[in-house]
Amino acid sequence: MSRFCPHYPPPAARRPSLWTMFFSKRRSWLDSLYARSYTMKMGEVHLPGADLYMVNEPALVRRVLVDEAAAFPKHAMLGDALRPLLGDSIFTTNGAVWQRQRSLMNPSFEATRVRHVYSRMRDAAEAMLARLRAVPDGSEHDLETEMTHVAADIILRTILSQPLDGGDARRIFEAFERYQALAPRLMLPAFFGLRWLRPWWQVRRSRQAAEAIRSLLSALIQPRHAAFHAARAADDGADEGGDDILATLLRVRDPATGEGFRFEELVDQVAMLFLAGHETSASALSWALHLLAHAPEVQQRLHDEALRQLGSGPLPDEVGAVKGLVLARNVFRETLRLFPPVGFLARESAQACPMRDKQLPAGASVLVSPWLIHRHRGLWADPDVFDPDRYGAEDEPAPEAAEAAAAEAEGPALPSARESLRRAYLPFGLGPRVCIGAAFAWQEGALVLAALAREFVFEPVEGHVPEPVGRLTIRSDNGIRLRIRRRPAAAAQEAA
Ligand code: HEM
Repeated sequence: MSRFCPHYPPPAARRPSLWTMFFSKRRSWLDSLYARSYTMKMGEVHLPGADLYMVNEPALVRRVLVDEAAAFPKHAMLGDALRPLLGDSIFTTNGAVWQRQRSLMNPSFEATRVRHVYSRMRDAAEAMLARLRAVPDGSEHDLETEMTHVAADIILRTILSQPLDGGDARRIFEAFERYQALAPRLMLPAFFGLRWLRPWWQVRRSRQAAEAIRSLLSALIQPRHAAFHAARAADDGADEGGDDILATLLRVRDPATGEGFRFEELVDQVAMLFLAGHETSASALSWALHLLAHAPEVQQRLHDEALRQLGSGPLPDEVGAVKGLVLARNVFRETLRLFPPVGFLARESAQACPMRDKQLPAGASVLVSPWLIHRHRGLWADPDVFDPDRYGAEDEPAPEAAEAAAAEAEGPALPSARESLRRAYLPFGLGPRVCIGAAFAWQEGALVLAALAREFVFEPVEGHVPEPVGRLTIRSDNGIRLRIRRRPAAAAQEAA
């Protein structure tokens, strides 16, 4: 069992002043958390133009995200910050517009479709293995860049049937890196009702980065869109063909109006799927490798499982092999707990309403933070420890380690891991706005981690401690550098 506690910004003893939060903590919202953030049920911050409430208690979280979701729509600030990149995509819209988009997109993400795209994920995973086999054995390597590459490759192959070649990859990564770095600086003033404080040159740089990403994607979508409509106009029974996600988005029709997505809408949705689908997975996979590097015993067991399930040759053609990757899924699950890529979910109250002993005004910001809830001292046992075994095998009873630990400490009884998982685990959100790509991400996470552990060993680099920063997703400020070694069996096999 691993006892590794990964580093994260140590919470201040007391809440930082608003001045400190606003002017010196803008690099990352993680820096403005303080000790009580990890124990409170609900917190609040008030400014002349803004009221912010942070909700940690599971019953309140359910109320905001599930039971009264319509009364707590997505925060306007999200649309504001992401519109240059994502247009009016499903991630940021509300009400009837969102409902139409969600029902048009659901068919592309049904479980059968996700299994159907497995072979594309496998091809991208094979390409990743080939890149890493070329890295000198025992050398240091930036795995965050590699995980971003493989996640972007997977999503482009599944949406557009396009592998990510080096040139496009670099241009998209660079543009997104610029966008990502500016996002918290531009979001924070919007949150506090101070949009006018956003420096114009940063707003311009962010727009330029967004335009660069959108124009690369538009160039890939345009010929497919034209071919699809030409085939329909000719009415010759020919289909545009293809079985990727773009093909399903081109075909889908609103049952009420018979209308599909317009070209601009398609670009919005594809940009959103590209970003929501690769940035989150890249973050999770990178942190998973960091955690595994510090838990060699878990890494060894993952290697054994991967060999058993995937064999020692090329990655299997059939998705069935991924189902047996129980430990790989638990490692991914535990990584998503410790480093949830989407660290907070932002909503606003549509009307005034009571919550606990507070009266929320209409338009108040209501934040639910998977980061805080997953590390909450009252909701999880050993919240900062990386322990993928806490969940047990999926078909076994859950281990009761959490209760035992609590009894030993003679503190208040903490819930079992299974109970915490049910009440206080939301890396993919909850309710009607729950992540549409969750099944996709589980399949991808288990496959990529198992493929890596089968063939390589990852070890920490002395003196390098990844520094988590909260931007659009939770990333490392200084990359995730690891020493990478070939497993002797893998090296021998290649030599033969
Ligand atoms: C580890 C990987 C992922 C994580 C942790 C993650 C997390 C999330 C979270 C927390 C939300 C809800 C945000 C909110 O309620 O404010 C969300 C929404 C969404 N995600 Fe993911 N996601 C992941 C992968 C993906 C993938 C692979 C795709 C697509 C291929 C995707 C597409 C979406 C979309 C379209 C939404 C918006 C759904 C809606 O509002 O109706 N995500 N994701």
